Amino acid sequence: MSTGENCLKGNLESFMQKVMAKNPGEKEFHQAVQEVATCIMPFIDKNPKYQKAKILERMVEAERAIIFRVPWVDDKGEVQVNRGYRVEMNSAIGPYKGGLRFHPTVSLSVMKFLAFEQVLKNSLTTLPMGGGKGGSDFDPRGKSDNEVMHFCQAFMSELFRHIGPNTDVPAGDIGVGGREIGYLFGQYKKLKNEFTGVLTGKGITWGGSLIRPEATGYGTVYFLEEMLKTRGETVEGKTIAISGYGNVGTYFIEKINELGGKVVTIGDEYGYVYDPDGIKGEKLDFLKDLWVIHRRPAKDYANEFNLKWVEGKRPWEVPCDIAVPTATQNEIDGPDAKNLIENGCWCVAESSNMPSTLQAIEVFQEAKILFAPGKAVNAGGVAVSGLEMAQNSMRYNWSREEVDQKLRNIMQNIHEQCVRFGKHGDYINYVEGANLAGFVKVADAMLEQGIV
Ligand SMILES: NC(=O)C1=CN([C@@H]2O[C@H](COP(=O)(O)OP(=O)(O)OC[C@H]3O[C@@H](n4cnc5c(N)ncnc54)[C@H](OP(=O)(O)O)[C@@H]3O)[C@@H](O)[C@H]2O)C=CC1
Ligand SMILES: O=C(O)CCC(=O)C(=O)O
Repeated sequence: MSTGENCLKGNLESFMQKVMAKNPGEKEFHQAVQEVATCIMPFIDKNPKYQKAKILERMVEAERAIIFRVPWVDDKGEVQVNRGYRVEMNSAIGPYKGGLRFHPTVSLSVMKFLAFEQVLKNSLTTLPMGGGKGGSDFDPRGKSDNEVMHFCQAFMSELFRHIGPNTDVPAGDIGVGGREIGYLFGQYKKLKNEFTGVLTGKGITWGGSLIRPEATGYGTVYFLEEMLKTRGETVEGKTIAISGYGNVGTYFIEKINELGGKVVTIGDEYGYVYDPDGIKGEKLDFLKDLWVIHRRPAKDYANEFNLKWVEGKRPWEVPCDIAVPTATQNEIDGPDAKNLIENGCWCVAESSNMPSTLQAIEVFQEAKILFAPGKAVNAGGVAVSGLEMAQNSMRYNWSREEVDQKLRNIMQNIHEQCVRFGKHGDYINYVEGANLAGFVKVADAMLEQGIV
């Protein structure tokens, strides 16, 4: 290692030590920052204007983080108390924008890592959106429709003070789909007495955009197509392993089927299903309802179609060409990554947020397989949210074809940015490409806006 490299390593270590000391115990947040800082610090070293203005130091500090009590009454008449969050991370290039997650694993650390990733992701879309994220430790599984509605109303009864169409525009994420956005929007409208585009992912008859439900899954496929093109390949005939089977997973499968690929697994936190013939036709129709409508476990899919259910394991042990995590953070660890490669996988496109541990990323990059991070691959969802905001401002709707074409263009453009910033000879380092391309736009806006 040269003196310069040693010095950079020292800078990164001391930067991370400060981040860890200021945000104790927030391991997901530390992980997200470390991945980004590793790519950005050599760039900052060559561009001292960012160092002088302490851009990275400011970017890892949320502009605002709101934590609130969410009391509500369940169907038995018992009082339940959950915790709500909204982390407004960065508004340099637009209003805070990012989803809401309802899941028992939600914590301040999870919210901060997601909000931090969102800043760079939203920048990559080229649309004017800052980054934020929110949610609650509320678990929608096993709750009645009535309970979900009461929870959403209680959650919005505090959140409404902090958001607005020009301030902060939440959307869905894990556990928050069209139904929850409806209840949240209804309560916001009642409290504020105004009909605005304060949330995205709305119903089509009340301000939603066509293709928003499909956008993350379809966008992932459009990005994947660009990755495969760099090796002269297409989706047709490829065997693909995925994990979650919610909003992102099901629309991903739909588009892959259209293009002649085959998805052979889905999974949840209890295990996975192996379906070697591919999830197609009536099986996909069944799957679409399984989690999104009924919040039922993946095992029910295996039982329904007499398929193999593998308890307590992840799908990354199945032979495949391509792996696409579509569930949650840290769902691929170092041994999973090695398994994938040993079984012939040569492309990993992250559709969930931060699904690979730092060790897994190292394994993929050392093996020089095609590997792209969530902030690039899954940006189609928030991109179409940005298009929903644009349509709301114009009080006008684009057709399905128009939105789909814009989504495809955005995903192709994100791929080009990754190549521009991440190409080293024949190898594209998509992690570096996405981080640098996302960073530069936000950093320049922060420089121009002064120390605020
Ligand atoms: N919706 C969107 O537009 C976007 C979503 N994403 C990311 O995509 C991923 C999936 O989101 P989405 O499809 O919207 O969410 P959904 O709630 O629709 O589906 C989530 C899926 O992941 C599974 N899951 C959740 N937690 C775990 C866990 N700990 N282990 C294994 N499986 C789990 C769920 O099953 P179960 O809970 O039964 O285990 C379910 O199948 C998330 O990482 C999200 O941040 C990224 C960009 C945009
Ligand atoms: O549509 C949005 O605003 C956010 C989607 C999201 O949560 C994400 O990109 O992770």
